[in-house]
Amino acid sequence: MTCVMHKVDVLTNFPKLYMQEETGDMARPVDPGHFSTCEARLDKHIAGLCSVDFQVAVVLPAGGSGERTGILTPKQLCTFLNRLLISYTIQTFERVPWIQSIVVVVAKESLDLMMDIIHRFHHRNVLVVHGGSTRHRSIFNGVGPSVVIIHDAVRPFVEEDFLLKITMAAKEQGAAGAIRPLVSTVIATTLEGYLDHSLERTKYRASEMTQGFIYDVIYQAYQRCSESDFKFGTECLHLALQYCGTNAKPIEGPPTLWKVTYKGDLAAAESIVKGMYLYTFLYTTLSLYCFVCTLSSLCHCTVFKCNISMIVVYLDSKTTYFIDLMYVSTIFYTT
Ligand SMILES: Nc1ccn([C@@H]2O[C@H](COP(=O)(O)OP(=O)(O)OP(=O)(O)O)[C@@H](O)[C@H]2O)c(=O)n1
Ligand SMILES: O=C(CO)[C@H](O)[C@H](O)COP(=O)(O)O
Repeated sequence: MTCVMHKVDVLTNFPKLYMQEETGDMARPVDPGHFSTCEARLDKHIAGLCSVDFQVAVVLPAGGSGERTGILTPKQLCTFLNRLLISYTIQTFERVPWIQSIVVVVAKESLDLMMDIIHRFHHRNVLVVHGGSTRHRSIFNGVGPSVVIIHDAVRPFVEEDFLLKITMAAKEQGAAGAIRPLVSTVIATTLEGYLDHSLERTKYRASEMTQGFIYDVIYQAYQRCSESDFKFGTECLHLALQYCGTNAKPIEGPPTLWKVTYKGDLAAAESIVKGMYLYTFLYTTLSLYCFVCTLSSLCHCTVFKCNISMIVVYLDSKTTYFIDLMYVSTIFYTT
């Protein structure tokens, strides 16, 4: 059974609510795969499973309205290749075997849609919680007792080895977060709107997501912080420092951590998804082509034709096989 719950449930009943209906192996819609190779993923899975011997939950704040995109649909609910952005992000975390649960925080009006997405894309171990008026309030609604990973729902391309680094550092240090070099210099202006001063760029870093926390740290930080923090704050690591004295460990992350913020980012995310799909499609086509070649040389009677979407195999004058490559590569992705 999929659970929809409210904040009080999260904080009191969190562990026992981690149950969800096991879904069958029905064909999923197109899934573009992921960045890492299969071999690399196996190693990472094993490394992760060996080192993470504690409960880990990820909170995906997805309760925003995406004003900066200038479009009506919240960005996390935009669709690429028949799948919503939030579903790509959930899928990324679903594939990490040492993460026990995924808490998706959504606006009240999107609760039904989110439940529908979970059923439609057969997501597992997902809890849906309603969000708050600000990002901090949404995150607070989602945290529960375990090591808590926080990751914006609109950053779909994070990799497992990086999540592992953040998780281990959070467990050891109390808090950890992704950083990236600044791409532009940060300046401050005077009240009149003129340059006041600029920061020395090499001394500063952009704080990104993923971030990780020991539950007590993030929970206490939110318990103690002010209304103003909830309303205007943008940095969880800052709350951990100010209210719990926890010095977070910053960890440099890859550029793929970037956040979908503006309309152009939606187009960029879409082209990355399509690129990954194309890569797997070509890989599948080539593998099948080699397979059919080998088969045809072994069984002398087989003749075949091949184009970009289909391989045609004539076994004899009466029997013809058509292999739809699009369909086969979709199956490859989803298993
Ligand atoms: N009340 C809110 C506001 C934001 N978020 C989530 O926090 C993440 C990062 O925030 P941001 O990029 O600022 O998203 P929006 O608030 O939706 O965008 P905008 O600021 O342009 O309105 C997003 O996944 C967003 O859905 C949330 O869960 N609850
Ligand atoms: O990278 C982050 C640092 O915690 C957050 O994702 C970022 O602050 C989100 O903020 P905003 O809602 O202003 O885009």
